[in-house]
Amino acid sequence: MVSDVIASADIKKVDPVFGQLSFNDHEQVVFCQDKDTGLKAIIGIHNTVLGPALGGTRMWNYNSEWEALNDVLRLSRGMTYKSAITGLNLGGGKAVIIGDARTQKTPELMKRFGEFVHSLSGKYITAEDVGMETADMDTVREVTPYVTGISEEKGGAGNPSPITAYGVFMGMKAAAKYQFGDDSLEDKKVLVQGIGHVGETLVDYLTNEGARVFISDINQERLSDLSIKYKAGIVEANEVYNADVDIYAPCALGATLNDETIGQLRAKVVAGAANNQLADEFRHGAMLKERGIAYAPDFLINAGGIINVYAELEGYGKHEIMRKTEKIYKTTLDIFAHSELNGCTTHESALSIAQERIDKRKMEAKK
Ligand SMILES: NC(=O)c1ccc[n+]([C@@H]2O[C@H](COP(=O)([O-])OP(=O)(O)OC[C@H]3O[C@@H](n4cnc5c(N)ncnc54)[C@H](O)[C@@H]3O)[C@@H](O)[C@H]2O)c1
Repeated sequence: MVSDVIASADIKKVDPVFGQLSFNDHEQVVFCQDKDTGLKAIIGIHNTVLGPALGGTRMWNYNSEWEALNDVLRLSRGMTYKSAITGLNLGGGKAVIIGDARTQKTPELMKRFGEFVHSLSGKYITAEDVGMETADMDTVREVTPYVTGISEEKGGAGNPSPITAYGVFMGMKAAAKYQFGDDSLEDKKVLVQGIGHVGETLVDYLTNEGARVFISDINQERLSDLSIKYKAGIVEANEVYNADVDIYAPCALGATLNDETIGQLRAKVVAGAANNQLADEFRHGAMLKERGIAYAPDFLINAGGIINVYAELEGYGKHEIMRKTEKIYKTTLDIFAHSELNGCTTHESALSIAQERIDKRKMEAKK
């Protein structure tokens, strides 16, 4: 769960306030506490050059405050690049609430959190992440307008996962086009690791396309149900990385591409929804490139969810959401071309194009 912009062991070596802010150029970090509700939250605002910092709130039982801080810094930075590469006028932010979402989350706590969000006057806009439901965002909406991911009944865009899956499907097709010369996934062997909200819809797209789908999950009941529903093969957890497949789609946890796994991979394409798939974004990106594996950057192809919530701010509908998400196909192809031209990894290409967009906007603002 927690890694990698600063390894958690190293984060303590950096000074606690401005050291943390400057490590990855964060603009602001807000610590929020309310004794009555038990709220302990950190809001990380990484960059607001392109627009307000939008990113979800994660509630997690962190082992330590350092771990929570590391997570919020890493995630908020990721949001800056995700929105920038997707062409959205949004900055990057994220929030974490320290605690167990199953036992410690109450409407009072969520409202108090919403009040802290409100105090930032729109500089940070929240949404759902791990440990949060649409209903929690509806509760936050009672005290602040600076929230997205609210229910359709309350005027929101609803569940983002199917849109995220569509974007991943588009990114995967583009990666297949680059690697195999054809974007059809018919008869391609695709392994989806994690068949949750995003993973299942992805399996559905793949099945309709005629791919040979394999699935893996720690939830055995779901695994067996979906295997029957989609006629998908099951791959045991310890066989995921050396499975004989063409495409590996990580849709569960981060950091599955690491020193141990990359050498085992037989897949020639990696394209999935999970955030922060590369345990070390530079070293492991390079390892994939050296092995000739086409990697579709996670923060680019899983942007469907943010496109969906952005619709709530901009007031556009489903048709435009799908159109914007479909563009992930072309952007992914552009990233492969850029990476080849510049001799860098696809992850570095996506980062540098996102950074260029931010720098350009900053220059324009100064004129
Ligand atoms: N939901 C979105 O719109 C969205 C947007 C962007 C990124 N993501 C990322 O995509 C991933 C999936 O999101 P989701 O909403 O489908 O989550 P989810 O919780 O609905 O599904 C995750 C699935 O992974 C399984 N899983 C957990 N640990 C596993 C392991 N070690 N091996 C195999 N399977 C395991 C779980 O049992 C579950 O079925 C997450 O990393 C999330 O951060 C999601």
